[in-house]
Amino acid sequence: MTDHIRPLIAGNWKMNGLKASTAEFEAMLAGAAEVTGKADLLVCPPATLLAGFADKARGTRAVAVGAQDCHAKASGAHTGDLSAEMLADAGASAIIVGHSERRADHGESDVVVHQKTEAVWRAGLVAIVCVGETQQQRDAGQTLDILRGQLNLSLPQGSTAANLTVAYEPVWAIGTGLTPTAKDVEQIHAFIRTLLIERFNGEGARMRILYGGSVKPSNAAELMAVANVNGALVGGASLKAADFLAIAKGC
Ligand SMILES: O=C(CO)COP(=O)(O)O
Repeated sequence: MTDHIRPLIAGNWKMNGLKASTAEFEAMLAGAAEVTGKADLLVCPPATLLAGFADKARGTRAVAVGAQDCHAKASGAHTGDLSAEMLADAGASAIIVGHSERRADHGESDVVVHQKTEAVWRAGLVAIVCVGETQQQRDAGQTLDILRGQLNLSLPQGSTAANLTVAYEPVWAIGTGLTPTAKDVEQIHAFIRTLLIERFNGEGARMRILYGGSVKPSNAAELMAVANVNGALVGGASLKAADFLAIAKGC
């Protein structure tokens, strides 16, 4: 048996949100008290909004603020990039790394994800490392092999329940309205848990494994009830406070 793991509902706003969206974040802060008995909340807005959101959240402890990516280096001649240290300075407590959109749009390999995870730790933050198979890989029956490879290469030695969260996000379920069945999610999360325990022992038993991909208020309770699902990484439905909070209520 693994210990009870407190769920995390994390919102990934991706490339969405202007200053006007601060009102939505404020609504999340206002409604968070109703759900903090059930889950921790984290919102990862675009970097342009991060410091502003962190200022609003400061002192409330209701919703943590995170980032969606970072550079592996702490500083230097990397035009347009942001380091984990800068994101920490802006108020982030966690950084998503290895999202499939970054892997696809920016050619991020597992080796790069590994380096970025260590960068997140160097800045004292929690890394949320994303893994997941494409439709093509799924159809070819390669899902577990792909996940094993991604996890082996992306997760550094020294991963602990405190510094690392895994997010299983099947690429074909992202933004499509499609989700795996609860049975599939159970099987895959159990597989991930076994790998984490093999490699990180007790820490692996306590690490959060989030599910991501078309999580909505209507399917959250069923998905969150699955064994070894310790929360969600939510895209589209995290942009609206009402939906985001409703998902957390489903924990
Ligand atoms: O990619 C995701 C979160 O990181 C999931 O996105 P959707 O919830 O919009 O499918």
